[in-house]
Amino acid sequence: MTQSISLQEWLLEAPKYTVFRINNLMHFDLEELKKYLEEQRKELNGPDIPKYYFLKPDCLIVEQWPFTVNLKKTSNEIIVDPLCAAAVLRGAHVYAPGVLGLPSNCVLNERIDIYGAMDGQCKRGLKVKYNGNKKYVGTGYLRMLRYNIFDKGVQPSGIAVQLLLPASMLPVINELIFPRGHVLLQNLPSIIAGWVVNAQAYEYILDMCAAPGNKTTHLAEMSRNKAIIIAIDKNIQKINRIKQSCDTQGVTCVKAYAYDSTKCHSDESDIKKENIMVPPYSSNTFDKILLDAPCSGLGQRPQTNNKITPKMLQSYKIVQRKLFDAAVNILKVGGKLTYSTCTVTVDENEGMVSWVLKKYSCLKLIPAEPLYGGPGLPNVGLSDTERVMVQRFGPENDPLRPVDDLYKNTIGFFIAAFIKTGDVTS
Ligand SMILES: C[S@@+](CC[C@H](N)C(=O)[O-])C[C@H]1O[C@@H](n2cnc3c(N)ncnc32)[C@H](O)[C@@H]1O
Repeated sequence: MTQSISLQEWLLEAPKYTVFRINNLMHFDLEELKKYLEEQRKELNGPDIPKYYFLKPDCLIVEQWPFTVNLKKTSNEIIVDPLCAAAVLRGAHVYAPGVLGLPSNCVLNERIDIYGAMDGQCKRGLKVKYNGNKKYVGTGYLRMLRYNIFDKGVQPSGIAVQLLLPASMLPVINELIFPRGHVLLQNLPSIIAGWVVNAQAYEYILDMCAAPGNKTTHLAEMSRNKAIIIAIDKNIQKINRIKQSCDTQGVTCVKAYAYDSTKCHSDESDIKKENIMVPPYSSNTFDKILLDAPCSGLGQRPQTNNKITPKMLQSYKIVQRKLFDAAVNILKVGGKLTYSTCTVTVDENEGMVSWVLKKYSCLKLIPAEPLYGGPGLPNVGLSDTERVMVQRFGPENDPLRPVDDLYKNTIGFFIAAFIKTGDVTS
C-alpha cells in the first residue's frame, strides 16, 4: 500500500514515467524507441534500458532508468527558470529562453550541471554562480555559449543544454525521435479523458476548449477520422496550432473555430448560417461534448513556483459555470458531456459537479469510465455514490477505490461525465 504524502510534497515531484500517445492513423515502430534508449544506455554505462509497455494500443508508458547513475558533479553550472527546471525533470532539453544564468568561462560541448532558481530571485543574464535557493535538476552538454543566449538583443531559440540525465532518472525522450505526427507526449490523465469521451464514428462531437488540440486529435484518431469533430478555442492563434497538429497527425475530421464557447449556444432564428458547423449552435446539437475547462492548472508536476493569486483562483469557477451553461443546452438529450480539469482545487472539481447537479436536473452523473483515478474527495458536496463515479488524480488513498501506483505517479487531474436525460428546464 502506498504511503500517504501531502499534496504539497506530491506536487513537488515529477511523475515517475513518460507517456506517449500513439497515433493509430499512422504506423508506429517500437524499434525506434528501443534503438534510441539503447544509445542512451551506452552513454550512461548501465546494464538495461528502461521498461516500456502499452497500457492500451494508443498509450505507451516508458519508465525511469532501472539503475542508479552517479554522475560526478561538474564545476560548470547553468541556472534555469522554474518552468524550464520542471521540464528538465520530465526529461526535456534546456531551451535558450529558459536560461537565467551562465558564467562566461563555460566551454561549448562540455558537461554542465543544471540548476533551477527556485526563489524567483535570479536575474536573467547572471554571469557568476548563483548563490540563491537553487535545486539540481540534471546534467547535460552545453550547446550554446553565453553570447548566443544573452548578448544578441533578440529572444534566443534552440537547445542551450542537451540533457544527458535529469535528477528524476527519466530517460531523455521526446516526440522528435519518431517521425512527425506519429506520437505525442501527453500526461496520462489527459489520455484517459479521451478514453472517457470514447469518440465513435459518425458522432457529432464538440471540443469546447480545444487548444492546443491534444485531446481533439486523440478523439479524431480514436474514431479513425470518422467522427465529425468541432474544436473551439477563444484564441485565434491557438486555432492555427490545432489545424497544424491535425495536418501533421493525418487528422481530417476536425473543423476548428475561434469563438467564445460561453456564447456558443443560441436558438435565435434570425442567425442564418450557411454552414451549420460554425458556432453558435442550437439546442440539442451534439452527441458528445468535451469540456476540458480553462482552470487554475494546479495539478502540474513538478510544481516549483506558482504565481496564482486568490483572485485568479476565484475567477475560474465563474467561466467554468458559463461554459457548462452553454454545453448543457447544445448537448442532445441522451448525449454525453465529459468535464475535465488539470487542477486539484475542490471548487473547480467536486464543487463544480455538485453545482451542476443542483442546477441541472436534466444532467445525470455517470461513471467516468474507464475509472483509473481515485474517487472524488469526501465532504465537499458529493455523496459516496457520486464520489466513485468521478476520477481524481492525486496523492490521496481512499478506501472507496484504491488506485494503482501508476495513476498516482501522474499529474493532478479531475474527470467527471454526465448524460443528458431531458430538455433543459431552468
Ligand atoms: C486546459 S486548456 C485546453 C487543453 C486542450 N483541451 C488540450 O487537451 O490540448 C483550456 C483552453 O481553453 C481556452 N479557453 C478559455 N476560455 C475560453 C472560452 N471562453 N471559450 C473557448 N475557449 C476558451 C484557452 O484558450 C485554453 O486553450
